[in-house]
This record gives sequence, structure tokens and C-alpha cells, in this order.
Amino acid sequence: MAHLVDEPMIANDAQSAASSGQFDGVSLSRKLAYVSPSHTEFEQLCVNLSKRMGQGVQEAIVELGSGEAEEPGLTADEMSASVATVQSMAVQLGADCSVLQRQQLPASGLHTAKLLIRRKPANGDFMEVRVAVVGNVDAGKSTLLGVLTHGELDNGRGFARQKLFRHKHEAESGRTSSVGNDILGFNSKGEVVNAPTHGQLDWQRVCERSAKVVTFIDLAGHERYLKTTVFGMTGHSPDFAMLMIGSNAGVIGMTKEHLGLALALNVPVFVVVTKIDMCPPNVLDETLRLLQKILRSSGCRKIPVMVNTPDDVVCSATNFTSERLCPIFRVSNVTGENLSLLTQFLNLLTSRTDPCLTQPAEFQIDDTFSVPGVGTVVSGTCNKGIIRVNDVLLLGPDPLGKFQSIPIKSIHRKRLPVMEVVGSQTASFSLKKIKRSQIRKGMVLVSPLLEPTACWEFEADVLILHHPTTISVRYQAMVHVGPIRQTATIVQMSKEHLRTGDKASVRFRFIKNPEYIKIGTRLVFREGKTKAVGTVTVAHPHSSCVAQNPRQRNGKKPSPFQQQHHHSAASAAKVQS
Ligand SMILES: Nc1nc2c(ncn2[C@@H]2O[C@H](COP(=O)(O)OP(=O)(O)OP(=O)(O)O)[C@@H](O)[C@H]2O)c(=O)[nH]1
Repeated sequence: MAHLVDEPMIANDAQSAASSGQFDGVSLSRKLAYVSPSHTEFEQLCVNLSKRMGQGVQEAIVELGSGEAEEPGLTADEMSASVATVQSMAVQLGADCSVLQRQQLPASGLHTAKLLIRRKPANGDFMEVRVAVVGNVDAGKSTLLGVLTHGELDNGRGFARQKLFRHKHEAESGRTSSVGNDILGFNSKGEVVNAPTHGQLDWQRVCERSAKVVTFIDLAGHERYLKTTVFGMTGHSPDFAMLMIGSNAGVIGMTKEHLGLALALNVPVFVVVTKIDMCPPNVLDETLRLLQKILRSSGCRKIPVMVNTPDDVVCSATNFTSERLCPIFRVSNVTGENLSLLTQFLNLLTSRTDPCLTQPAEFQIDDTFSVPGVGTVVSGTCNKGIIRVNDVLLLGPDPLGKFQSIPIKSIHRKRLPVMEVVGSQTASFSLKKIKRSQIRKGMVLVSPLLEPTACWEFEADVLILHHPTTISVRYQAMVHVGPIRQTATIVQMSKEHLRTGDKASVRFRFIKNPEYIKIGTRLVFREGKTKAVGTVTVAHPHSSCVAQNPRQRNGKKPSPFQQQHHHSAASAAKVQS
């Protein structure tokens, strides 16, 4: 889900409508569409804009002065009239309109502009963007988050990050996390709404005043915490990863590991190079040169883009849907240099997840709490559908692979009580009739319509990124699939042995509990120095773990192993005959 800056619908719809006489025979040319639309044309423009702002993303960027196969640019008068039209459209749609970029073209002297139209939030319904913050120790992660969320610069000796630590482990409303979370709210005009009082940030207040909330998932920088970092990246479904690099230290320690993790999980990455105030220019240049080299290398295949101006921000944010683009910011937490560019970039990011509002609800649990006076609370991400207070969902799987009906007592989004949560949003639920000890991270709450099944075994296409020797059947390692983190044994492989760089189909079996596994989910498989990544291709439902060949019996396509067995059985038969 990203901004659609292009608006081909307007020209096409308008032209076809015009030819059918809908717009009184007036043809709307794209470039001049907003200059002085008739009443019908204005209504049509509003309908088109409203369509673009539906389904979770309550905002759109409108480009003025550019048209397909037309020389770009509007005269000053045309531009003022167009801006006024878009402002009226925003009012009609209950939105605010802010100018992101205004340019005068040097050759023609004509003007172009990009406007942000963002709906005013109703009933605390803010948009959500999740950003995983990764990078080596001392890169300035906590400091940057302190500066961004508290609006006060650092002193270079840890002043800003202290603000963060103060409330990092709070258990307000049952929502704390093993990984740190911080929020930055923007209103419908694109202004930051965080306003700490006495150094404390009231999340409820921030969310009430926000049209968009960026949640930073602060993942630990030290190698010791790599498991937590992997869990944060897989389990918290970040939309983007912000890779932090200290300009003087450069690409060191866990930087490459974290970059590799984001790449493996297909999470788009942007880079923030900090401490530019204290870094000699030649060292900064060297850091940037090496960084760009790594990003362009065959292992990453990214296109690094230095973000230097407000125009660069708009361009990189609106084109950031592509996982290949990698915007790079150079900032100082002490002088504040370029922090406004980064803030504007964050303001323009939109969630990558489709809320799938019409589908049955599915919620993945990434943490559990026992809150005094409230009871059992679970937190996690709603993957699809809508979940409302008092809905009865299926919770599971339990160690026997069963699901049980559980009513949702109350819902919080970022500590704010709400009546519902929709796909792509995070939330916490207080649950009736269940003890915290009965719930594990990785369990799900789903609509009974999904008829969920648990799996002891699943298959995945994997790529071995690194293994010191060879991997064979019976090898065990920690598998991270979404919020699931459990040791699994390899029970079958499409090759006899796997070495670094090998690709194969692998069948895994969890050693402790059956899990709810979804086809297409990315996974990370690691133990010590072994690292592998992959995608789930087949989930074997609970009962099929004991059945012989259920997929073939059902008439479904056999999995690679079944094909392989078939081949080996056939060739064995040939040899015997
Ligand atoms: N001069 C200068 N110092 C900075 C800047 N950013 C951070 N620092 C300082 O660098 C030190 C380390 O910053 P942290 O924010 O703790 O680094 P971190 O990446 O969060 O480290 P971990 O949380 O341990 O992973 C602190 O003393 C900060 O004050 C900057 O832009 N300029």
C-alpha cells in the first residue's frame, strides 16, 4: 500500500465521461484538470481522490502541473486555481491539504507542485506505519529515537536517549514489549504531534491527536541480542527497516547482519548515517562510499539514493514501494542537521500491508501479559479483516493442535481504548476465560470462518546463507516464521546435503508444539553460525503428519518430496527390472 502519485484515472475517467456527455462535453486534460473544473468534474475528481484514500491508507498525493504526453507546468494563475480546487476537494472529503513541494521549471518558468491530502482522523482511527530500527551498538539508535519523539536535541553524551530509557519498560495498559517501542504521531496537516510533558510522552494523547502514527521497533544492536532482533523483524511485521550507521565508525559489527536480515525478509530499508557533526569529511565520504558499494553489490542489489533536499524526500518516499530503492539520510542528533528531512520522510511513509478488510479476521500474537485488574492481555498484529470488542475468535493452537473459542473483552491500540482493529494494525486485547500460561507467542486468534489447523510439519524453499560444514536430515535449528520461534528438525530435503549457497526444498518438524503456519511467509532458520532464509511452501495440517500421503489422496499437486519419492520409487523399480 503506497501513495499513488500518478492519477491516470482522472484523465481517462474524465475523458470517457466527457465523450459520453457526462461532463457537459468538456474534456478534462490531466494537466489542467484542477484549474477550473465544472461542478460535475469537481465531483468526479473528489470521487477519484476518495477512492485512492480508501482501504487503510487515508491519504494521497496529488501532482499538479504534470500530465501524460504533455509538457509539464502551469502558469502561476493556473497553479493558484489548481491548489484552491484541491483545497476545496480536501474540505469536501474531511481532509487537510498541505503543499509538499512546489517547483518552478527553469526552462519554461512554469510551475509544478505536489500536495498531500490526508483525512482527519475520526474516532481515534489513525494510520499506522511500523519501522524496525536496526544497526550496530553506538550507531545512535536510541538517541535518534529520543530526539525524534521528544523534540529535543542530544548533547553527544547520551542526553536524548535517557528520555527513552525512562519509560521503555512501562507496563501501561499491559502493552510493553521485549523489544522497545516508541511512537511519533503526525496530524492530518503532516505536523508532529508529540509533545512530552516533563519529559514523559503520553501515548494516548499522541494517538488521539494523530492521523498517522509511526511506531519504531527498537531492536537491540548487540550480537548477544540477535535472537531478539530476528524475532522483532519476523514477529512484529515491520513495514520498513531503518538501518542506523555511525558516520565515524562506518559499516561495522552487526550492520551487515541486520541489512541481510531485512533483505532476507523483503523489508524495504532506508539508511540513517548519524554523528555527521563529529565526523571528519574524508571519514564520512569513506563511510558513504563503502555503504553505497555494499548496497549496489550483487548480494543487495539496491539503488542507493542520497536524500539532500525536501524534493528528494518527496521523490524517495513516494517511490519507496520498490524494495530496490534505498534512501540514505545524513543527520546529526546534536545539531539537528537534516532531521527535518528524515521527519518529513517518516510522515510520508505508508503501510505496505493490505488491510484485507473483507476477509475473515486473523491476529498473530507476539507477546502476552497478565495485567492486574484487567487479566490476560495479548499483543500482536491484525493481519487481515476486522476484529471488534465482544467478537468471539478461535485461539490456538494449543499443544494438542486444538483451537478454543475466546471472546475479546477490550481492545487497545497504542494504549488507546478502541472498539475495533483492522488488518495491518497492531493492538492488544484483554481476553476472557483464559490464563496467561495457556498462551504462547506465535499463537493466533482467528475467525471461525478460517477453520484453522495446526501443523507439526511444513515445507519451505530455503537458501543456505552460511553453514560451516554440511546440513543433512535430522539437523536442528531455531526457525523464525512470523511470530513463531521454535526449534525444528529437518525431516526431509530435496538434496542429500546442503552447503553454503545451496537452495533446496526442506521439510521441517517442530520439536515442541504444533503451529499455525501460512504459506508464503518468509522464514529465518539459524543456529550458531548457520543462517538460512526461505519461504513456506506447504503446511501439513496436524492430522496429515501421521497420514501417509494425504495430498495425493486429495488429488492435490504433490509436494517436491512426494515427486522426489515418486521418481526414486520409479527409478528403483527400473533398476530392479
Ligand atoms: N556528536 C554526536 N553524538 C551522538 C549522535 N547520535 C548519538 N550520539 C551519541 O552517541 C552515543 C551512543 O548513542 P546511542 O543512541 O546510545 O547508540 P545506540 O545505537 O542506541 O546504542 P545501543 O542502544 O547500545 O545499541 C551517545 O553518547 C550519544 O549521545 C550525533 O548525531 N552526534
